[in-house]
Amino acid sequence: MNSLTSSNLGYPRIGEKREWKKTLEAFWKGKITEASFEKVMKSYRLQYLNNQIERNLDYIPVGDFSLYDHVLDTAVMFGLVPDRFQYQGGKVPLSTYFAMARGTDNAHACEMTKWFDTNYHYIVPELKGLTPKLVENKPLQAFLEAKTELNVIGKPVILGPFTFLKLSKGFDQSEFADRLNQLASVYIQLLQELKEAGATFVQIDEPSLVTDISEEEMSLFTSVYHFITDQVPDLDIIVQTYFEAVTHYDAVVNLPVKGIGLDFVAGFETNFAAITKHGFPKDKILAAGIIDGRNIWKSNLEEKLTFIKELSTFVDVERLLIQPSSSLLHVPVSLTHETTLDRTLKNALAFSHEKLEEINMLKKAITVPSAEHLRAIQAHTQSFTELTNSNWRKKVERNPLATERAATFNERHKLQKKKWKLPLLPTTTIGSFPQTSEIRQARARWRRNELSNEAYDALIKAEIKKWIEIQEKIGLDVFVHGEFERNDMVEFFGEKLAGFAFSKNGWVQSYGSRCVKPPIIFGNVLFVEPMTVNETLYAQSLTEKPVKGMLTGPVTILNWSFVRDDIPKKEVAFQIAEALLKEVKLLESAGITMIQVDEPALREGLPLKKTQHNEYLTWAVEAFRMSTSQIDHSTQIHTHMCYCDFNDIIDSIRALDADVISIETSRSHAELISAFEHRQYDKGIGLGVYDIHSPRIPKEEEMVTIIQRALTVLPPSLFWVNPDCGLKTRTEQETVAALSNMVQSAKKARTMVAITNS
Ligand SMILES: Nc1nc2c(c(=O)[nH]1)N[C@@H](CNc1ccc(C(=O)N[C@@H](CCC(=O)N[C@@H](CCC(=O)N[C@@H](CCC(=O)O)C(=O)O)C(=O)O)C(=O)O)cc1)CN2
Ligand code: MET
Ligand SMILES: [Zn+2]
Repeated sequence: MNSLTSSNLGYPRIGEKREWKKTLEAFWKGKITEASFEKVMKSYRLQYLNNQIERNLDYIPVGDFSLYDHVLDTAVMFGLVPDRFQYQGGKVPLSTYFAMARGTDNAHACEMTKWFDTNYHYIVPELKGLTPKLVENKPLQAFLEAKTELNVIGKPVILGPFTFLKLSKGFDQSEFADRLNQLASVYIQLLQELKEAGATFVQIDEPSLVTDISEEEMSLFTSVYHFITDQVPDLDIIVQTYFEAVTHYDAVVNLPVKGIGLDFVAGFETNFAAITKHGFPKDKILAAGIIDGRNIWKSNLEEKLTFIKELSTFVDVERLLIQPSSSLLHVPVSLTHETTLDRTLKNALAFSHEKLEEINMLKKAITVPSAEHLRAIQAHTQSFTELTNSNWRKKVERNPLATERAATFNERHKLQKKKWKLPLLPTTTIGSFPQTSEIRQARARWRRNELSNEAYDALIKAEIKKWIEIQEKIGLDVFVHGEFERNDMVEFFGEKLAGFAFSKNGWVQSYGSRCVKPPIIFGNVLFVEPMTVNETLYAQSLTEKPVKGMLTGPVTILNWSFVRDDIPKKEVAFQIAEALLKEVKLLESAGITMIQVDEPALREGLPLKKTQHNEYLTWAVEAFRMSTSQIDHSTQIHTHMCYCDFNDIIDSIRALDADVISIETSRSHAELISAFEHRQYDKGIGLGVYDIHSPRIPKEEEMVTIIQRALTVLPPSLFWVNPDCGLKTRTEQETVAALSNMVQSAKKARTMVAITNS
């Protein structure tokens, strides 16, 4: 066999040491000028290309780099800027670009939501009243830059028109076809310009093809691609899918384009069954995603080699591209800086660079099947199986746990009402208060043993005390301790539990400049020691107001970790749930009887295909209930979710049987209200009344309006007033100002409710 081609779909933006993040934040703070910002960002872009060139890839993506988010990039290059940003036409200024992402005093930010089933968030394009026009050809600029500076013919990566429109809002579904055609014309211009500049091969991402799209939508898709390719012949387009198997295999592989990209990791079974059954068109390229772009385990390259050989019975190797299953945006950059991981574990890991090296190894083993290359493949596989065979993964027995509370919600509600005597529309926050750079730096010093346990604890306590006082002053009804001791709501719990490991530098972009370092679940999860009791009790000792205990739920810990893949996810979730129940009981017996168990990632883990929803939701709800059922009737369980598309999972939210749920709504308020219009929610509920992702201070009247609108569909007796999410990313000044306004708005709303009720 010969001439197998290797490719990549997208490279992480944040940089090996999060330099991209740091540069962005420095620019926002006004510490560097726009010119030097652009210059530094360009140097990163080129460095990232070089990192891929070094790893011998045949097709290197260009245009995947972004200054914030690639969906926002797409909207902006088409001039799709909502009116409130007062865009004047032409190339969208950088200030407007960031205003859309982050909001300004005068204009609220665009909505942000989850990118498919990942923890990456994109900016939702708002198309109301707007027509697309190519105001800046970003992929072309990226292509020319790579060509001029590095002499590389890159593979431009473009978010496709269908997926772009699917992810957008601000239009009626009846306009979908017309809007798609409008967009197609702009894509044609974009592609033509690329072709004229010498691009030969273009990747158009259409991940929406793996969601449950109808036959009708699929034929619309096909006709749009006919339209585009008729206008831009001689340009080799790959329609790229990822995150699952395509829904209409036959139609997809017969699209009038040069190649089709399929995910043979997440969508392995279905995609492979389809290719086996229907074959693959003889004249097309198959871009096969065979290295997992979503998890951090090494690949079993012996199996991958066998798989490539199997694929080659359907597609000539000359027309086969091997690549990661998705963009590498979702995994950390490189293992180079991991100097403290256990050797067996480290040997079982592959981050982006190592994944690209795996692709290179496979390519060599296929094109030059020498003994040396095959030995390398064998050694690679062996170092991986050392972990899978290790004692860490011995089976443990779980205890059977109750999944039902002994009293109904109504019974509990009465008891809890009596216990706390909260005012109508009680005010609270979601858990975290500002994580200042001072705290983060102290934590970093403490970790390097430059700061003693005592000094670090004292600092955390001082911060808790300060914020208890602030909460008193603002007049909130239910307090939190502020989560200052936590680096991240998932990593923190991982560090306290058994079965987790931590990279030093395994960062992944979550939104904008914000990154997470997902812990690695390599073995069985077990409770080791109390995790939150000390800080919570300390906070409670300082106030008469109730302090909510604050835990991260089992499904969220699972979904925001890199999870072991030798047992079903459900088993891991149940192990975490059992450990969390121990913590819940410890808090309860210590007298903390309002306990929030956050599940912001419950919705994110929802499978992309409806047929798999039920199975997931059943075990996800069960895991949450395992950790929150074996408790007293009067213990009040809160939960919290953000960026929720609630319509499709509202029954499961109800089934969690939490006494109070707080959810994000402020960037998508109207949609959420309408969700509740049709489906009564009959447990405690707090709808976020302001957007915490934006530095903008919400006005009292705005929040009063939001509360009033919410009260048209939800009963005042069950309604809570809170921000959208935790406040760790905000400054003290922003937080105090916003919460003060929020408390005032709740007071005003209370009097209005009293008037209407009298
Ligand atoms: N896992 C997870 N996913 C989530 C969320 C979340 O909270 N966690 N929230 C939603 C939104 N996503 C978010 C993701 C990240 C952050 C966030 O604040 N990230 C921080 C990093 C948090 C962290 O782990 N910090 C560590 C390490 C911080 C660090 O870099 N320390 C420096 C010094 C820091 C400084 O000078 O400021 C050092 O070690 O040198 C710590 O506090 O210990 C950031 O990017 O800035 C917020 C929201 C959805 N998904
Ligand atoms: C992403 S949900 C965050 C919940 C957490 N309790 C916090 O306030 O930060
Ligand atoms: Zn949240």
